[in-house]
Amino acid sequence: MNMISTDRNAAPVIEVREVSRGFPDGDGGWITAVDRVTLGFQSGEVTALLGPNGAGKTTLIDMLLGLSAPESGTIVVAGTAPRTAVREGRIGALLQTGGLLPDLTVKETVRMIAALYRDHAPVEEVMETAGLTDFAARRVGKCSGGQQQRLKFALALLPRPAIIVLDEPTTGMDVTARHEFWERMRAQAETGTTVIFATHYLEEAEQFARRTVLMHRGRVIADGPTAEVQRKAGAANVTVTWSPTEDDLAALPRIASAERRGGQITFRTEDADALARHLLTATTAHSIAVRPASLEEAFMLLTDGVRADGQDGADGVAAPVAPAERPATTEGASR
Ligand SMILES: Nc1ncnc2c1ncn2[C@@H]1O[C@H](COP(=O)(O)OP(=O)(O)OP(=O)(O)O)[C@@H](O)[C@H]1O
Repeated sequence: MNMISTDRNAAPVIEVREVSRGFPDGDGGWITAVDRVTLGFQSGEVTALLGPNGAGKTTLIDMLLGLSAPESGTIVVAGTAPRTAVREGRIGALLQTGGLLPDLTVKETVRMIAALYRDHAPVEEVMETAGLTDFAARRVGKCSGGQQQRLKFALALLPRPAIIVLDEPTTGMDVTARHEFWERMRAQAETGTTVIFATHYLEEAEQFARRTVLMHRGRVIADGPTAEVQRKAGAANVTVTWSPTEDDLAALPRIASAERRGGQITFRTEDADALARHLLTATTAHSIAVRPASLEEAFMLLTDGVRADGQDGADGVAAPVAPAERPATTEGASR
């Protein structure tokens, strides 16, 4: 993937410092939706905000856009308050909710919103970039969910924002539309636009974002290069052709689980190198294949590392859980 490189030493284009925000739970209690989150986003960086339902992604995004204010902590966007940055067109958004007028055509909608900006990108250009040209004359109410998302994307591009924030942008799109959407977004990122997107789709983070911020119960539990978030979960799958005895298995280093299928056996391990070395030098195992854990597997391991009280005890970065502590199943990792 050919992404713009970012300078980690430059001042972040968005700075989130110790931000918290809660809501009444309707039962006399209080839900802390975002809990002391500190994050910086560099110019030109593409970041996935990944987390299950209720993790706090939308609440955080709403605050980045000045739609709601932190209860405590500060947010600076492009050197100014979020609301000012939005007003000045420095940050554009594609939100989960937000009304489009069903009786206007696609092109009328883009023209109407363009008229609200003193300076905006040419209407034809954003329609082309967002892929609206084929259905420009269609009424918004007759557009599919994916087409409406593309329209919202076009509207977000109008002020030529340096930062684009997308809250689950591919909801309602089929696989083809999703793929096409990300191709367009990737092209946009390659022009140097900072992109922050919330997603439940682990493969979207894996394929598109160089950086992944993993949220769970309002907190950031992992943050780093997407590949590193996977590595933090410390898991890889090692498959070999082998018929081990019980003694062979007992001698293996650092195995989390083993699954036999035909003449092959697949191990889940936190140290693929050590296991591979042992298998190839000290056993008769052969035809080895090592596959890193998918982000989904990493996600499950990392979110399981947070205790029920939300504390992970490691400065916001959950340590991988020891194999014996891992529950057999998890929920809420994906839809
Ligand atoms: N306006 C609100 N009033 C009351 N509770 C709210 C409100 N907005 C969010 N919450 C609660 O805050 C928590 C975080 O919600 P949020 O929508 O930010 O999570 P999310 O990660 O975006 O989830 P999803 O992926 O389902 O959109 C949830 O428990 C949610 O019920």
